[in-house]
Amino acid sequence: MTDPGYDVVVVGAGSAGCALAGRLAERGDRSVCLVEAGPASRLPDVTSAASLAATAPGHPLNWEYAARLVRGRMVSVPRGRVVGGSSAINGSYFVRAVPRDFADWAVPGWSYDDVLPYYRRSESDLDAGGEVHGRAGPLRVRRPAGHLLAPVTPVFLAACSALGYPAEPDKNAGGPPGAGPVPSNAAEGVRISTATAYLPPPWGAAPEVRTLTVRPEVRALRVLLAGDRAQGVETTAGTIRAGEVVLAAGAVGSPHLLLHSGIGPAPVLEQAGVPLRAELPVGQGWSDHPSVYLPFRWPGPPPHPDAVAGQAALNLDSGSDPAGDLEVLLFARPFGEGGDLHLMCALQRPESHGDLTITSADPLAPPLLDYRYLRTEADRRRLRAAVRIAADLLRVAGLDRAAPEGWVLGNDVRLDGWIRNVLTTSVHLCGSAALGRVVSPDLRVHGFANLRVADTSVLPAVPRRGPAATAVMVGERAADLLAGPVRTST
Ligand SMILES: Cc1cc2nc3c(=O)[nH]c(=O)nc-3n(C[C@H](O)[C@H](O)[C@H](O)COP(=O)(O)OP(=O)(O)OC[C@H]3O[C@@H](n4cnc5c(N)ncnc54)[C@H](O)[C@@H]3O)c2cc1C
Repeated sequence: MTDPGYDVVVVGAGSAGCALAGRLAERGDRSVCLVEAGPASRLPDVTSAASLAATAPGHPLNWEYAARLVRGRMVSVPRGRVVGGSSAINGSYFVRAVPRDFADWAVPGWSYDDVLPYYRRSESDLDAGGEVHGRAGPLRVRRPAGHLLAPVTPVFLAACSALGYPAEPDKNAGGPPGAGPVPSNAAEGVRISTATAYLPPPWGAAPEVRTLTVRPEVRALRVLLAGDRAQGVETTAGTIRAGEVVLAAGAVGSPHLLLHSGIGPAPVLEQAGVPLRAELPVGQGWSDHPSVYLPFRWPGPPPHPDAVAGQAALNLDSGSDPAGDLEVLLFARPFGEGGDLHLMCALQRPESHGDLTITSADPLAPPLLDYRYLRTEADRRRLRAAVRIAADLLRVAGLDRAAPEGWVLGNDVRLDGWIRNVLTTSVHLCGSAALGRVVSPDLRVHGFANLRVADTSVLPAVPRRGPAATAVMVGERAADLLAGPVRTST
């Protein structure tokens, strides 16, 4: 295919990339090419809000990265590899970062008040109104109710209340943490990915636009650079030239592309054999939520087949973070037929940081992810606290915990050992090409006039809540940063 050249090429049709490309293209004044390594898919694994099938290792719609969580514990980490990205395969938990996250990051132009209009612009909240919610955005947001409320959910929320945790009926209101239903980007059992919400047919359900070209199954290999300017991207389907390049390949894909373009730490690039273009801490110092699943038996009826799994959450302060540094998330559906239900216990504001590196100059070789989880006693202490609180909730609810046994739960050393053996990640990696460290507040990579990153890589740290809603906000905000603000009617 001859490359016609575009005003903007966006790499990665994920949570942020679809929002950015869709919003830019709807203005009609510039040509936009959206490049995605994965295919378009309407499999039930993608469209059914209840399905987490595409998160399984080996599923063709996810990238499977080998990752080390702690010394001796390797896991496979999924990420969406499909038009819609991780928003097309994830748990549909759609909760905003809290005001304190933005205050901690202290990036000019990225305060909670600055970004609130973009959260609002992204959504149509079908339950909640008022100043903080959007009513006319492309992503429909709902909380479990009626037949989509799993029978176990009120039991969980009653246990939270019995233990004295405050209710948090609207987790997107920016208030203090507590127990409440989880807003999700799912309506009547259908997962609303960002492809569905922001892209026109045949990719999604947004209005037709002429200025957008979507190229699925085209993988970017590196950014084409000349001095301090990006000229386009090299891909598996040839060179795509553009006046502006935006990487929205996610918090693994974008730093991977930057490293293969020669932008990163000098020792990493030298060791991989990639010529250095600019020394920046790409892939360094990111964070993610370490988590473990506490299994329990549910003797009651199963949820409706359309109900989302992640129905309700308790967000709470471990003792040093009033904005809530722990989360206990109810999974109201077993991972396999007839299996246990789970409480996911997660540390939402970890001190430990990870590294993403490359060891070869081959851009098709996967990066290495070293999470370095639970390096500090404060992190270990808080994750133990989350597990014990979850166990208490089960006790109060009269539900049988399947693991760990009491003699493990009651002893710090044994509980640390149990946690280490079952440790997993929430797959919320953020901060691998962070605002301040790698990109400026307008998302430009330091030293490059027309190369930007717009996805969860840029968040300075993983927010205290899951990042899916924040990824979409970044895409919305990036569109205004590239093209200037538009008047909205949310
Ligand atoms: C299994 C799973 C479950 C999750 N559940 C939740 C949840 O319920 N709630 C929540 O808040 N968060 C959840 N998350 C995290 C959240 O979904 C992600 O953090 C967020 O969607 C990331 O958005 P993004 O735009 O940064 O990247 P993505 O949405 O991952 O998009 C990146 C896109 O770039 C493409 N890409 C990558 N490299 C290239 C390349 N070289 N060339 C072309 N295309 C490329 C990818 O295929 C992908 O489509 C989950 C994540 C996963 C993987």
